[in-house]
Amino acid sequence: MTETQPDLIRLAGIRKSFGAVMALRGVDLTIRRGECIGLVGHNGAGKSTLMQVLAGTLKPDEGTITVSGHEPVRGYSVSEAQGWGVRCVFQELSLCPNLTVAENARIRHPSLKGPGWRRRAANLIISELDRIFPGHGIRPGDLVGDLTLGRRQMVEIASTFAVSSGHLDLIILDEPTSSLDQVVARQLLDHVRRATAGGCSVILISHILGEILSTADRMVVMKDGGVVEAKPASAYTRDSLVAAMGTIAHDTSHRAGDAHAPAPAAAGKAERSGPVVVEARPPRQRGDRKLVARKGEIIGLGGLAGHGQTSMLVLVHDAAGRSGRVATVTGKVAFVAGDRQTDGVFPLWSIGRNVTIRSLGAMRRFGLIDPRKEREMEQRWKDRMAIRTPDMDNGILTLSGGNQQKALFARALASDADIILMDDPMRGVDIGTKEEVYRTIKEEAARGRTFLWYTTEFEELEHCDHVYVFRTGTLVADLPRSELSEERVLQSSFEEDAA
Ligand SMILES: Nc1ncnc2c1ncn2[C@@H]1O[C@H](COP(=O)(O)OP(=O)(O)OP(=O)(O)O)[C@@H](O)[C@H]1O
Repeated sequence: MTETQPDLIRLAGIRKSFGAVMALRGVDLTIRRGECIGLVGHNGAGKSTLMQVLAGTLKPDEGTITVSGHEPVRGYSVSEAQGWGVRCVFQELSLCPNLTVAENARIRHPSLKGPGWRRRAANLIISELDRIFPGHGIRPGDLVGDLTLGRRQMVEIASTFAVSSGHLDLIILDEPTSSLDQVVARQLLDHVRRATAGGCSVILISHILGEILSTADRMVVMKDGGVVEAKPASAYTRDSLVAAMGTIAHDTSHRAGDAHAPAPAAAGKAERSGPVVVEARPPRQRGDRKLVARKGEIIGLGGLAGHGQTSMLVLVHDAAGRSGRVATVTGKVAFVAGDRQTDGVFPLWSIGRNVTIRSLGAMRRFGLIDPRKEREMEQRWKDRMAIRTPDMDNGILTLSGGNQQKALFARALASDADIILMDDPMRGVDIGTKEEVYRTIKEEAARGRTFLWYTTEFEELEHCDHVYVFRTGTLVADLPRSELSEERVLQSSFEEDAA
């Protein structure tokens, strides 16, 4: 950081409302050159909205944006922002699935035109991928729609960091590690440090507080549409950061049972007992190892991202209620998608209907859906999951990313499913709500529901009774909770047959 240079960007008095919701209520934020800002706050605090203003994709109702000490910029737009060297990777990926990796790079970098653009686009994206994610295994001719969510995110990130013309002064990363496994996430965070050392500024948004504290120079804490604290990262511990974020209002009046009571979880249970409800063997598995889940168990699916965990969940989903050669599943299943854009939300429907859709059968009266029951269910799950909206009749896309994810969770838990399949579903959910959801999962397991939970966060595996580690589409380790450690999972992820 050079003291004599003016601040890179200064936002002052930024306000933005969406109808009755005041998303930003007069935000001031200064971004210095070469610093990494960690931006944190609960779901719906206003982080993404503020970043959209900074990226020029959203026009504030009030406030000024000043770049490099010049006069406040009039009509700050996407092209203005890009001209000032501001780029961002948003939560919702923007790549075209029906185009290749190189073709997508070309769209992001319009200066790559004329003869030979395909080769130059391929070189640009692959060399950037090599720089940030060594060993990534992505080829320029790969169709983006065929890539795992994690790899798509890697392409998006590399494409944003790549410079084909102009200059790069600020990168905004809105939950960039959410679908990356630990190893790849580490590569990205290391790259962020290299970029800031080279003078580029970075704003990093993450709900994974450990990674943000270890990477950022300065933390900016948002709550209810305003910045409530901004201090050097070294001034915080994880706990003091959680305290600074404050609590979100949870209306407990509709809650079934006391979610704050210690969960009667099966954690620490050594012996596995109870009827088997899922038995499944990955198609490529050699030997006789198979995934077994019993009634009331929370089963973790670990390992590096994209190593067959989602396929296993799909296999179990498709085998529901049947017994077959590869899987036997006893009971009804519900799926909580991690890729909410393609598998999760019904974008044209209200928040309420997105929650109740799987339970409409139970709300039928004389062949019609009883609106009173539907309202009741919507309200109960709005409160239980702390879905932040003034009205469940609003469209699902009016919710912040984390709140959309909570709605998907509510849909599965509200249903009559005996077995809940979770495809890395906590991505983008804030720490307060995560704790709430973990408690709900444990309560529901104690009532006899079974959970199959794929997660890329090791900390989440610690909530499981038993963990299966996946590698190249097969089960390579089978760990009871008492034998679970991060080292063990990582070791198994890299070795052919570790347990
Ligand atoms: N297009 C929109 N229409 C209506 N309300 C919106 C819209 N976009 C955002 N909001 C509301 O603005 C508030 C701030 O949302 P924002 O997405 O900025 O939160 P966030 O801090 O990024 O949350 P998350 O951690 O869940 O991503 C929320 O109450 C959200 O519901």
